[in-house]
Amino acid sequence: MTTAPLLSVEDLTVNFPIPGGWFGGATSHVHAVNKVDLTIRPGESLGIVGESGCGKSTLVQAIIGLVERSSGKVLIDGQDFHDARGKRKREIRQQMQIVFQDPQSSLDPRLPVWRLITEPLHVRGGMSKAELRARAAELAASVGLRPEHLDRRPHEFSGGQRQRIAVARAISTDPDLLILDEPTSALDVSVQAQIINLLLKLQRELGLAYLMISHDVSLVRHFCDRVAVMYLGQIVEAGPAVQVLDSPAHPYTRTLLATVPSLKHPLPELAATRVGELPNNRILPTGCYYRDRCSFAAAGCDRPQSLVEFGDRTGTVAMSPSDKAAWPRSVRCHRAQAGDI
Ligand SMILES: Nc1ncnc2c1ncn2[C@@H]1O[C@H](COP(=O)(O)OP(=O)(O)OP(=O)(O)O)[C@@H](O)[C@H]1O
Repeated sequence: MTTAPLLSVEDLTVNFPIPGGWFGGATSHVHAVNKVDLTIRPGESLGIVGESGCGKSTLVQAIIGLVERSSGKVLIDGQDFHDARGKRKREIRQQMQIVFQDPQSSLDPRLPVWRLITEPLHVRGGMSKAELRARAAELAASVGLRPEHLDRRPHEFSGGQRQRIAVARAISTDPDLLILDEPTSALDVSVQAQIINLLLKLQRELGLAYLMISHDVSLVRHFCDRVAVMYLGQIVEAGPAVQVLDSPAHPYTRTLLATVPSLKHPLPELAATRVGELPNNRILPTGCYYRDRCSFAAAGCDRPQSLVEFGDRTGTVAMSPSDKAAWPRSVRCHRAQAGDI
C-alpha cells in the first residue's frame, strides 16, 4: 500500500537576481535551488543535508513561501498553495509551520508565552481570549512547559525552553507538516537530545511529518526516515536515511560523510573530493555539477546527470514490511548508477 504524498515539490527552482545592471536591473543570478523534486508522505520525516551554501534554507523557505520561487510547484495534499488566494491560501499555509534554528530571534520579547504560543490562532481569528489561553495551556503541557510559564516573557527561559515555546507555537494550528530549520544547533549539547525526543514524541502523538534541514548528519540518521543530499542547489542522492548514510553512492555524499567521525562506513575509501570549495553558483557548471571536484570524474560526466533510481548498495531492503520498503534509492551520477565506483 502506498500513501498519497502530503507534500510534493516539483521542479522547484529559486534564482536570486543580483542587481547591478542598467537602471538597477539584474546582471546575473545566484542559482540557489535548481529543479528540486521531493515528496513527503503523512507522518514521514525527510532530512536535507549538504554543506553550507548548498541551498537547504532557500529550499525550505521557498516551500513555505518565505522566498519567491522562480519556477516549479509546491503541492500540499495535491493543491498548489502559491496559486491559491485569500482564505484558501491561509488554510493550506497553516498545514505547514516552521521551527527556526534560533528561538531567541523568532519569539517577540514583548509578548507573554501564552500569546506567543497562540499567535497563529490569533492571526487566524475566531477565538476568544479565554479560548486562546485554554489552548495555550494544552499546548504548553504537550511540550513540557508548566502552567505558571504562560505569563512569563521569553527572556525568562533557557534556550531549550524557548525552543519548546517555538514548537508549541508551530503545532498550535494542528499542522500536518513541520519544517525544522536546524532546530537544535543553537542549543547546548545536553539540551539537544531533549528537543529531539520532544519532536519524536509529538510525531508519534500527532502523526506529524517533518522536513528537517541540518548540518548534523548523525542527527539526521537517527531522526529521519529518509534523507536527501544537496549539492549546488540540486539533490544528488536520496533514499532511506540509514542506507544512504551508511553506504553512500554519490561521490559527494561520500565526501560529506568522510568528515563525520561518528558514523561507521563500510566503504574503505570515502573521500571523493580532489580539490576546492563549493563552486560559484552564479554560473552553473555544465554536466555533473560535482565533476570538477570529483576524483571519480570520467568520460560522460560532462553530460547532465539525472537523478535515477538504482539498486540498493547493501543488497537489502531494510524496512519491510511497512510502507517504507517502497522508498527508492536514487543517485545523480551515471558512474554510481552503473556500479562503477
Ligand atoms: N536573498 C538572497 N540573495 C542572494 N543570494 C542568496 C540569498 N539567500 C541565499 N542566497 C545564496 O543562495 C545560496 C544558498 O544559500 P542557503 O542559505 O540556502 O544555503 P544553506 O545550504 O542553507 O547554507 P547554510 O547551511 O550555511 O545555512 C548561497 O550561495 C547564498 O549566498
